[in-house]
Amino acid sequence: MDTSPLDRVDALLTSGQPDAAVDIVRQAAAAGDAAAHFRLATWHLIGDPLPRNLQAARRYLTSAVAIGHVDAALMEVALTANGGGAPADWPAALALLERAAAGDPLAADHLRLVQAMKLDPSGLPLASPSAEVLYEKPDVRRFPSFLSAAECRHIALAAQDLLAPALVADPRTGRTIPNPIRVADEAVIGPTREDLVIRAINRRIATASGTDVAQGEALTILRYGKGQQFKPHLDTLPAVLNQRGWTMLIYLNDQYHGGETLFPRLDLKVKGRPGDALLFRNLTDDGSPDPATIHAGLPIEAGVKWLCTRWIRQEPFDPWAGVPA
Ligand SMILES: O=C(O)CCC(=O)C(=O)O
Ligand SMILES: [Fe+2]
Repeated sequence: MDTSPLDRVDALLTSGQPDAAVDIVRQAAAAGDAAAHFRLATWHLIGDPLPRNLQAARRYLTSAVAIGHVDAALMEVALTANGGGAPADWPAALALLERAAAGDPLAADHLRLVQAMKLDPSGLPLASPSAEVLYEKPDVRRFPSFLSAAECRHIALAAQDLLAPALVADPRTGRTIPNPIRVADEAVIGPTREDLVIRAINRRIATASGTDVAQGEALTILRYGKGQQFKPHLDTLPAVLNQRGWTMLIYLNDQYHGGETLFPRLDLKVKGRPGDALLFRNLTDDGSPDPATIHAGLPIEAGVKWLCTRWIRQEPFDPWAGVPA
């Protein structure tokens, strides 16, 4: 059987021999193996078994792309747009996507979706999305048709291979257990997967909420099956310096019964149409968590509900340094 030297790498890593694994991949990279260049890039992004080094990761992505690695091309586009390892550069990212689209149908799909958006040359929306006020204080606004049907589909597809049951650390044992409040599958679109479509949508969310895109946590997709729900909660976090000031929810489909977003203290129940977004302020004027914003995603009675959430902090933060405490 034809085996590549890279096949041994995972075995070496799991058996605690990272140096040997790195040697093999470095040799393969020197011999011009695109997958080896991509592997070195991802190791420098993850910070294991090589140190976190975004600049080095970018160099390996560029060389992997030059020798024809398709996934490296999309990751290079993402980091070029969101500023991983170099200042964010939308025009450069778009040019890279155009080049990738010539040989990769997935990149061509991304390009078509971005071209259908009304953006200025720096990738910002030309117009601020329009909203209707659902509640004055706390501020709750609905943005009808915030996303197109194709954009909703794109987000669901981007989440597909990442969806897994929402988990939480058990405060008593420290062990990971199913999240007792958020009973759903979830997927987090981190900076390496923030393709240009999702980047542009994250910037649209920033424009709509009057925030900087760097204040937003990674876009999180939630998929609720029958009986699943997000029990009543506040989106603020206990004892953090950089609090979640705003939440943007975007409804991605309507193939379900039940599942409305309920704000019991406001007597407000929202059943979003696909593409509608809901923005609400989590803090009172003095900056403390607003108990009136307690809300729930009600249990699904039939079908499957898809939604995405962006929790927006008060201040920008570095996504590579982890979610701020
Ligand atoms: O599913 C919903 O309607 C609510 C989601 C939610 O509360 C959240 O993502 O923070
Ligand atoms: Fe919430």
